Amino acid sequence: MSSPIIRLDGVHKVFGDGPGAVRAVEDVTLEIAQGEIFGVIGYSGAGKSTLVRLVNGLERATAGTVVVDGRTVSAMTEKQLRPVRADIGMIFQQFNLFSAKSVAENIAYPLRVAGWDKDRRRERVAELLRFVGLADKAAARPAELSGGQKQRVGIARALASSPKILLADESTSALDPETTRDVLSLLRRVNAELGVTIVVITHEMDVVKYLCDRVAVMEGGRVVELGSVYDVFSHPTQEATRRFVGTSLRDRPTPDVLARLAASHPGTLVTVGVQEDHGSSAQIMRTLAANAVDGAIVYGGITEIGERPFGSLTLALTGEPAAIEAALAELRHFTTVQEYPELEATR
Ligand SMILES: Nc1ncnc2c1ncn2[C@@H]1O[C@H](COP(=O)(O)OP(=O)(O)OP(=O)(O)O)[C@@H](O)[C@H]1O
Repeated sequence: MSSPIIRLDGVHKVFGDGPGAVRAVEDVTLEIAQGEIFGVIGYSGAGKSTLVRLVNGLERATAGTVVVDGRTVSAMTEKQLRPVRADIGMIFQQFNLFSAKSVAENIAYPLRVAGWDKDRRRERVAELLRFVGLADKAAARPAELSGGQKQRVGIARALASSPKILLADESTSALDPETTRDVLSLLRRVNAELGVTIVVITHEMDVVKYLCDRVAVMEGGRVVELGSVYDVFSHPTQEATRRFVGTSLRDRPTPDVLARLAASHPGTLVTVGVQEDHGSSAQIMRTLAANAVDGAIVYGGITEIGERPFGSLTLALTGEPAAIEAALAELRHFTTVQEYPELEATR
């Protein structure tokens, strides 16, 4: 990993005190590399927003240190924080645009505050409008724009003073799936073409899957899982992570679907993991054939995470019981196998 641009060390944030105190962030230690797209995922109240607000100094850590680009923000005064904040752009779920100002004026606003003269502002705004694909909307008011266009304006405004870091707090949660894709691909360009480090807060695993290099899963203020997106998808160690992964992949049958499959297919139902290095679908099928077991694919899905295949296949296995046992034992050597004894009991 290249040198970290954000480093949190033993960070706690407690709101209030006494019995009513809320431990919003508890003992978080993590590093985010320069140029990385880092996801923070968790359910509502997990502490994601607070964690990110600690990075730009909008919240002060109760304990621990927060270092951004070599500067210890957790120990800074408001005045000292100002230049640090200029290096950090932020976008929001509700866009937070000025409704009475034009698109161009919205984007120019931070530059005006920073004291840029009119000509430089105009030039920079034109450049940003081109970058986000809204060159023809400079004079429009936010109310005349779609949700996706509003978020593009939000991104242009956040990038106005060329920050090194962009914090995106549920930036696509108010958008439909197609518009979400557009905004996420714009964020990818912001990262790839401008080299901006991006921290994405979300409750949607699809956003993490599409956009992020690494992800932290938060629960009850703690980071309960941290790793590359592929590793977290393929080997979730926490129940919360498994639920997030399940909502994104939708490759595993629900109990209802399983019951229907069991009623309409002969054989033993199993769900077998498909991954790049172990458990390719070809390897799974070869193993079944070598044991004289027939495997009909009855459910499943394989997707790409970071350009690597991942998912599962649910198979209805038919053959001699001993042969099925042997095939499953062999499959277990290289991939995950989920059996459904509860279904067998009802047959
Ligand atoms: N200013 C505050 N004062 C008191 N409690 C707060 C404050 N800000 C956040 N909290 C509490 O801290 C906890 C974490 O909140 P936070 O907003 O960081 O979670 P989140 O994961 O971002 O959730 P959401 O997705 O709903 O925004 C919650 O219990 C919340 O009520």
